[in-house]
Amino acid sequence: MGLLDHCVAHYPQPFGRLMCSIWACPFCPSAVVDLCLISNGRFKFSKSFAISRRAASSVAPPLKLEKEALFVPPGVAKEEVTINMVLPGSNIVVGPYAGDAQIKQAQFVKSSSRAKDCPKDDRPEFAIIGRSNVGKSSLINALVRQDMALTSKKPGKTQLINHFLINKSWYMVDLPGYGFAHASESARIDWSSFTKGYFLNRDTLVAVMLLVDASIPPQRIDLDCANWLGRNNIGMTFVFTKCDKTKGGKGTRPVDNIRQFQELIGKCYGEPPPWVMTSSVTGLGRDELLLHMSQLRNYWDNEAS
Ligand SMILES: Nc1nc2c(ncn2[C@@H]2O[C@H](COP(=O)(O)OP(=O)(O)OP(=O)(O)O)[C@@H](O)[C@H]2O)c(=O)[nH]1
Ligand SMILES: [Mg+2]
Repeated sequence: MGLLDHCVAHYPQPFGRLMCSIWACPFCPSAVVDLCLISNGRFKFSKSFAISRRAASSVAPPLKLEKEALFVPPGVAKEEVTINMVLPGSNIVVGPYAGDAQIKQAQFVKSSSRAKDCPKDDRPEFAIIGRSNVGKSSLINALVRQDMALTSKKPGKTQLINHFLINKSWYMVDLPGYGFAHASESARIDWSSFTKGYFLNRDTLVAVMLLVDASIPPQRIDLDCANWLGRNNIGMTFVFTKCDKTKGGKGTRPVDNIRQFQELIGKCYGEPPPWVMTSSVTGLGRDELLLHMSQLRNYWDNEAS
């Protein structure tokens, strides 16, 4: 099965968010339309029906996503995965650990300049990282639905490790961006020493959300960062940002950039890492990412207890 990207459409309704994705198999004459309703971060219902592949292709070109490319979470056997279990606009399968993903409360806790100054409680946390200006702070604001993290058009806005407490039970962590071309040599070295120290010593880190700008072709520095995290056994999810930016010349459409990035990264992993398409402007991928984070968090909680 392959997912025809951009067929993932979002229709906000008073009772939740209706999403439509279109799937097509290269060898089948028909494609499957999958409608699903997400309310308060939970699946309410999902309905599938078939249309002709021609009709589906007229909507969008195929993004090759084989079943082998899916991220299958703990508690799910690959053989039992069905289309309805895959979050739209992602390769993420929803498993039994997915729970209440709604954010009811969010507050800034503290900024730290060193890993050892970070909060010392046992709450699980997710680190949001990526190149300067990729949209880390904007994504956090979109997820919590308030302007909590400072954003800027100028790269290099976030300079410290910022902890945000969510529902009084877990943290989202906004980190300085890497690869800021105009940063001084010493600032760049500082980034690697203090954020690398954070990743290697943070026992409560559930996973890293590695943000990748989908509006530009793959960048070496993102691949290097992913490889470094992989080598250090730090679980990561690729969060493609700015998927609303569809303008641009050949090779700069988000779908092309995402496909190229996956081809480059795919060779490095035995099991495919999870990825999801997002936009902080349209809210694309918001509920999906929160649901995915809930299943990672609940599994982590389960393992830790
Ligand atoms: N079109 C579009 N623009 C975005 C999106 N996310 C962020 N931006 C814009 O990108 C710029 C940078 O966003 P930030 O959230 O400050 O980026 P950051 O990664 O936190 O940057 P640093 O803190 O400097 O590392 C801002 O002008 C945002 O408005 C998105 O999904 N779509
Ligand atoms: Mg920032």
